[in-house]
Amino acid sequence: MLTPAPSTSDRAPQRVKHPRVLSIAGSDPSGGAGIQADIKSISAHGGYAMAVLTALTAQNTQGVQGVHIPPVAFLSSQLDAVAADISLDAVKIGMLADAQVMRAVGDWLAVTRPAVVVLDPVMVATSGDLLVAEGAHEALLELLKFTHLVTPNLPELAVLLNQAEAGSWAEALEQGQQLAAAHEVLVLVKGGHLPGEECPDALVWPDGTHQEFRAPRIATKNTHGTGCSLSSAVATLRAQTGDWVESVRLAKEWLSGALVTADDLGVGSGAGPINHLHALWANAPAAAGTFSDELWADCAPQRQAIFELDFIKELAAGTLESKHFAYYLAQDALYLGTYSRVLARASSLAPTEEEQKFWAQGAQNCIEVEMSLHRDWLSQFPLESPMGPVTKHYLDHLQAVACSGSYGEVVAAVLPCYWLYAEVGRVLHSDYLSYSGKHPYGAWLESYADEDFSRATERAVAIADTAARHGSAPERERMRAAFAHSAQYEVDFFAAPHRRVDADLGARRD
Ligand SMILES: Nc1ncnc2c1ncn2[C@@H]1O[C@H](COP(=O)(O)OP(=O)(O)O)[C@@H](O)[C@H]1O
Ligand SMILES: Cc1ncc(COP(=O)(O)OP(=O)(O)O)c(N)n1
Repeated sequence: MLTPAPSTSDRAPQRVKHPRVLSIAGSDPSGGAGIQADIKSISAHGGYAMAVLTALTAQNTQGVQGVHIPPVAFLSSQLDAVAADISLDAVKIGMLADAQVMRAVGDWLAVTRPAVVVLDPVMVATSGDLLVAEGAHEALLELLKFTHLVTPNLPELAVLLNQAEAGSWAEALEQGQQLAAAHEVLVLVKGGHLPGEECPDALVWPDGTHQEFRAPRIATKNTHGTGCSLSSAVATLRAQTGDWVESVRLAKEWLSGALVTADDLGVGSGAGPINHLHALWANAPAAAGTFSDELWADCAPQRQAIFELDFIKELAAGTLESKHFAYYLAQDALYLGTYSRVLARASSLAPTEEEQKFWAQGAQNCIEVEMSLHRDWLSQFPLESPMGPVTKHYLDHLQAVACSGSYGEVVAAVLPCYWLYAEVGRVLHSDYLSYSGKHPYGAWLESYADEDFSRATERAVAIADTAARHGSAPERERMRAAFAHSAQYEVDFFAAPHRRVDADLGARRD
């Protein structure tokens, strides 16, 4: 016996830090969609993930080769076992392969009545393979009685309404309104299947009102499992925030990050998975054995040498003479003008639109920093300083790689400027925070804690790893050499103010 429909208005928000989220879905052994994607997505959002399997697929990034549906009685046993022991903060429902499975899940929902139920009415995989028995959508519609949010893509929305697929965003919204009104359910209309530079989504309420969420379309073929991952993320976030709008906003933002970094994974030759754990990995030390790990280990002597330089020690202590600081600033401004052009070269060689944009943005930032160096800093420390030998050698090296090197080599050559500068910034900024009194270079040291720059550095490191993975062994060796030269020039660059200024004053030899 089915109980009455849940209200689609938000219940009293239940905020749970680590919600216990159950996914009822099919298995994708390649890990990109289904239960596997749900577990990653729930975990990425801080939820405790549980999984009841409705079906096993034989599937990879190229398509679905087979579907096996275990006995439905055993599905009910799995559901009962979980519910008998564990309080469920949210349930996400994915692939339900046929009407019998749908009815078993409906019977369980009728008794269990979880506080949050998100139904992704999975019907077809990205590859075009059918994941549900023909005609079973009537039974799927029955489940809307127990659903708080349903998240169809455009083909699924059309099937649920028995209409032709929407060809525009306006038609999609109109269909979302019909479904929401007919079943008194909140609908997330997803625009991923429409053409265009944007991927809009919208929450549509049964009264016809809606809230849109806009995001740029990310140029990647690796979109396998976006629907599964988004619905699990929303279920988890709803249990945490108590608010559907905020949950979709956060989930979509997270999904964009997972799509932007999807190409880094290099999984399969078809439509690969998104990068569910991108935020976690960005903050974790690079996984053992990556190319960037090796680069970082290789430049340990340079990192040590930088922190032993008078320039760095005096800058940290606030005792650096202004003539040395002025020389450094002047050389930095000269350096950035050309470094920006080398980043533009990386942009022109980039294999994906996202990387192309990343380097182009880096090139633009350099010009802006160069201008602000002149405007805000060099005006306070006037010094006539032509390009010094270290600056020239460093730039000659970068330009040579930019002229004749591969994309991977250019990325490796520009990387130390990001990475070592970010490391110096991290250490100097944390020293500065424990400095008592007024630091003469306080404003400069404060600028070191720029989160955008540290995010850009993480991205540059990840791009270098991807380029290394795709490159041949000889190319990786050339990348290593380009990186090593630049790392040494970074040391020389910080050493140059004392060597050059004092040499010019006759106090030391260069
Ligand atoms: N290339 C893309 N760039 C950005 N967002 C995307 C992209 N492709 C899909 N999305 C988003 O992924 C989610 C799932 O979308 P959609 O492809 O419509 O559904 P499904 O994965 O169920 O087929 C939506 O939030 C959609 O906007
Ligand atoms: C086992 C399994 N479940 C669901 C899907 C479809 O995944 P979804 O995220 O809806 O779709 P795409 O983003 O891959 O279109 C699947 N393939 N396997």
